[in-house]
Amino acid sequence: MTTMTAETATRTAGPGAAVTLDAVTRTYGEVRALDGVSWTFPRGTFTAVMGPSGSGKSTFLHCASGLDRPTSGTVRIGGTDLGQLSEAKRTRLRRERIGFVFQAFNLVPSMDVEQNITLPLQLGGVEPDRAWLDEVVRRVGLAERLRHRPSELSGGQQQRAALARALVTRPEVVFADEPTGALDPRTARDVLRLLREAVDQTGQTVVLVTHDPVAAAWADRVVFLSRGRIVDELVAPTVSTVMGRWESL
Ligand SMILES: Nc1ncnc2c1ncn2[C@@H]1O[C@H](COP(=O)(O)OP(=O)(O)OP(=O)(O)O)[C@@H](O)[C@H]1O
Repeated sequence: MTTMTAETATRTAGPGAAVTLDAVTRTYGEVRALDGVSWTFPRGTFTAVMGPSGSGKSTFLHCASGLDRPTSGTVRIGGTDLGQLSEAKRTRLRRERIGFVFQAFNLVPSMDVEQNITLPLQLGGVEPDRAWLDEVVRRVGLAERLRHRPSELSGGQQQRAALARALVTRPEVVFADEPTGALDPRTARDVLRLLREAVDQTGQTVVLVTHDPVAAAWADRVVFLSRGRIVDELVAPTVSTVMGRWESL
């Protein structure tokens, strides 16, 4: 029998905050890439982050996910203040509690699909839960491809493998930075559907950075960044409402 620690109890609690930013600023020299951003991503929600080029989207995602440290302000994953963690503990938290999907799939060329998908578990010294691995592989439609190398897959298949790798640890939060940017519309839709399922079927939290109103319309809400600040929010977006808001930015 496993004992539920206070931390796992918090992590599996129903409503609440998955990610909280409080007055987060990130400067690069004179440039304020993020300028005092406060935002809460509730658990089990899908949020798209949009904004013009240079508005701070990637900086936002990197600070919110612990890949980068803000110049000032606080970021919490669940109840954990990332600023209080050593580099090693932050790395471990990212590995265990966060999934990442990027436009460049970042698969390891010398490993086959299964090895790539289970890499975060290997790095953490955790045995794969075979039933969950099978479920993730089934969802992304790669059951027939587990022994293939990334170079033997199409772009869409590679992105689905990257998504499976992001989901295999059952992360609380999946951060995705333009994951469909290099995909054709149909394959992009498959990837977005999988992200949507991670929210609807598994209660995970998804934060998606995108330029694409079609991708944003899969989210529960869209937040708009401009010059490092959140300037607008759209709940229950559709392609046309996203485009309308985008044009008025
Ligand atoms: N490592 C860095 N060094 C210096 N300036 C940076 C760095 N990273 C980002 N910036 C600056 O911070 C601002 C926000 O950049 P960021 O990449 O977050 O924007 P973005 O909205 O993701 O842009 P894009 O849509 O073009 O990818 C920009 O002015 C950028 O030049």
